[in-house]
Amino acid sequence: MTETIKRKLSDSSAARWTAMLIVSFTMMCGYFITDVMSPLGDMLTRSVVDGGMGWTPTEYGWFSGAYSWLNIFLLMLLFGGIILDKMGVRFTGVMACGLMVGGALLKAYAVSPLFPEGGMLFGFKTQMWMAGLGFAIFGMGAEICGITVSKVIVKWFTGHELALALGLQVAMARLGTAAALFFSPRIAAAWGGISYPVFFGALALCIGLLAYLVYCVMDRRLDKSIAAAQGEEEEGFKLSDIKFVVTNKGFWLIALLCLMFYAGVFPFLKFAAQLMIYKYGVDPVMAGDIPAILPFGTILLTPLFGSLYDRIGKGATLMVVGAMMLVAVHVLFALPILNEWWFALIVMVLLGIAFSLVPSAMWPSVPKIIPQKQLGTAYALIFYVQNIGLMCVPMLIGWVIDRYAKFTLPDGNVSYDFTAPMWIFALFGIVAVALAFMLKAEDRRKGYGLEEANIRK
Ligand SMILES: C[C@H](N)C(=O)N[C@@H](CCCCN)C(=O)O
Repeated sequence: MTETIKRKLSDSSAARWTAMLIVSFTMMCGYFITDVMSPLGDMLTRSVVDGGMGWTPTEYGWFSGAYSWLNIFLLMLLFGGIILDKMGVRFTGVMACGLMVGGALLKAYAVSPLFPEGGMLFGFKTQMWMAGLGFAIFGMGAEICGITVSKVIVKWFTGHELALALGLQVAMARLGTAAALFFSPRIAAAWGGISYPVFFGALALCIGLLAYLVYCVMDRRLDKSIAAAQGEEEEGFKLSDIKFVVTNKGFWLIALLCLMFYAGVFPFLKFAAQLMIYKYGVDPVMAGDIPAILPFGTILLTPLFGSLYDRIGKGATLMVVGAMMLVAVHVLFALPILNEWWFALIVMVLLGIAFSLVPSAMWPSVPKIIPQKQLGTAYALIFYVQNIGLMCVPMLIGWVIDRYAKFTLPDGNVSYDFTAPMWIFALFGIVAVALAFMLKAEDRRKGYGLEEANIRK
């Protein structure tokens, strides 16, 4: 009797790359909104008479950290992970996109002339609270969408070019960040208001939502082909999955490395434009251009390192090298040397390499430590730990700037010295290096295979 070998839809390379492109496009629109305000920090914190919005650096820090408020305090990332493992990628992805669109619109409204200015609440402007609430709702959607998209890619690419696909997804996300850093100040200057780039991003996100709906059709087909090929459905989420994940030492090392490494990158991006203006003398309208180099560099390098990991392995080593480069970069930014724009550009390129090395190795390493069934929960828990840094670090840096970095020039203008904030960022990098070494040692002990290639020969 001849047995027919049924192929899954994910065995078709055209189908899996199409799926990857669609979900990555949705995520890219989300990343645009995440950093749409980063190059506008100076505009927000300038006094109203100077054409700014009069926020203090502390308020700007609180607003930047608001992305993680709901994820942390309402445990929304954990619930998101459970919903993902229980309800699947179609329901969770659409829900997450809806939250992102709603949050982005609220944030745009808060910084638009429609919002009544002048109110104060708990010592901060009501405008900051409202914009923060919008960003928090958006952040909840963005993080849930992030774990969903990761699960989608693992679902389609396991046994194929997993690290390359995850790397390309991150590369497309970086394109969203780069577009925000480059275009946001230009849109704001051309159209005469901070809210315009945010409204523009919200519109792009609506298109991202439509794209995800198209993906849902593909996902349904993939599930049918998996059921036909394997004859059984994947088991749903159980509470014991959380226990399984959190009792794994390798998981904690990755989660803490993620916390420390990303604490030195994403919160830094929120202040990078101001660093360019006040340390390197860059014109405010072009202040986002040098930080935009960072995501642009990663667009090429993340898939490149991902494909390297797929073919020759060395994942743990890539993370060690990336974390070491992060320390070097922040030390170079902190030192009182070469306050020239071209030097800032070179250091930013180095940061781009570091920011490609660690993510390209870190995310594909998670499925080597945690089985696919618990992957949604694992990614959610890692994102949860990471969000603690994404919330607290901008608040800390904003406060440090207000307290220790702000000074008045002889002409009466306010200026900032970024030395202290940059040393704080370097400290996060040092802890990340220690964690990366510990992960490498744990891999040797437990045999996770982090140094091995992903593609099965
Ligand atoms: C901010 C978000 N929680 C995050 O960590 N994003 C990562 C990409 C995660 C992709 C996982 N497959 C990033 O480097 O942007």
